[in-house]
Amino acid sequence: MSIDIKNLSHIYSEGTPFESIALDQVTATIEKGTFIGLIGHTGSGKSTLIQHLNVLLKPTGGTVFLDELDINAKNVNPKTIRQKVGLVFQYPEHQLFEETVAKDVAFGPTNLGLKKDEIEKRVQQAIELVGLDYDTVKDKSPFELSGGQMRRVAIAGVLAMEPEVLVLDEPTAGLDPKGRDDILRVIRSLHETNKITVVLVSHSMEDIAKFVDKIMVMSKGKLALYDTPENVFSQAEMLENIGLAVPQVTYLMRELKKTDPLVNQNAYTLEQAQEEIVKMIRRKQDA
Ligand SMILES: Nc1ncnc2c1ncn2[C@@H]1O[C@H](COP(=O)(O)OP(=O)(O)OP(=O)(O)O)[C@@H](O)[C@H]1O
Repeated sequence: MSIDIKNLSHIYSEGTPFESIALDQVTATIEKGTFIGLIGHTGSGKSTLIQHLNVLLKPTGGTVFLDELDINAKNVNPKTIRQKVGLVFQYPEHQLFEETVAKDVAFGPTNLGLKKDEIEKRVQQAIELVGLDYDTVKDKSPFELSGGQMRRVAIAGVLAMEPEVLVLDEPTAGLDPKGRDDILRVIRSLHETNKITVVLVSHSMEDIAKFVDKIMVMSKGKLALYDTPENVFSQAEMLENIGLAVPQVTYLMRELKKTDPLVNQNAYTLEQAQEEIVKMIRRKQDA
C-alpha cells in the first residue's frame, strides 16, 4: 500500500495564544513495500505526522492518500483506515493488560469480529512473526517476560490485525543496544517477508541506518530531507545545523577525508565505509 502525503499541515490550538505549527506543508510519497525511518529533533513533528497516517488527527491543511484514497474524505470511515495502517505507540507494552500473551494478541482481531479459528491462526502467526515461540509464551502473563519480549508481544497485537502499513513510534525507546538491534531486526525481517510498508520513528540515525531503505528528516514541522541513508548522511553539515547527531562512521569519514586523499566518502556504502575506516586505522598504526 503506497502513502501519498500532500501539503499536510497541522496547527495545534489554532487561533489561540497557544497556537503551534506542528506540520507545515509536508509532501512526500512512501512507495508500497518500503521501509522508512522518520528522524528529527524533539518537537519537529514526527508524532504528529504519524498520527495523521492513522486518522487520529484531522489536518489543518492538505491530506494523506492511501493507494489514491483520500483518508480524510467525508465518506471514509477512520476504522477501515486503522485496520490497514497499524500504529504501535511508544512503550506499547504499557498497554498490555490481559492475563496471557495469547489473549493480549487476540484483543485486536477479536474486536474486528473475526471467527475463533481465524483469531487463533492470526495470534499464533503474529507471535511467531515477532520471533517468539508460540507454545512457550502463549499461556504466560505478559508481565513475566523481559522488556524486549513484552514489546514484541505488543507489536504482535498490532500485526494480528494484518495491517498493510506498520507505523511505529520509537519502538526501541528504553531498550539496551542489543534489545534495540533485536527489535529492528524483527521489524526488518517482517518487512522483507511480508512486503509490508513500514514507517519507523527514531531519535537515532545510527540505530536505523542499516535497516531502512529511506530516511525522512523532519525539522520544525517541515520535511528537510528524504533520501537513502547514504545520501542523507552525506548532508552532514545540514544535519548538524538542524541538531541531529551524524553517525560516527560518517563523521570519521569526513574527518579522515580532510587528511587522507584516498577517502572519498560518497563512493562508499556504510558497510564499505566501515571497512575502509578499519583499514585506514591499521595503515596509520603500521606507519
Ligand atoms: N497535543 C498538543 N497540543 C499542543 N501542541 C502540541 C501537541 N502535541 C504536540 N504539540 C507541539 O507540536 C510540535 C510537534 O510535536 P510532535 O510531538 O509532533 O514532535 P516530535 O518530533 O514527535 O517530538 P518528540 O521527538 O519529542 O516526540 C511541538 O512544538 C509540540 O510542542
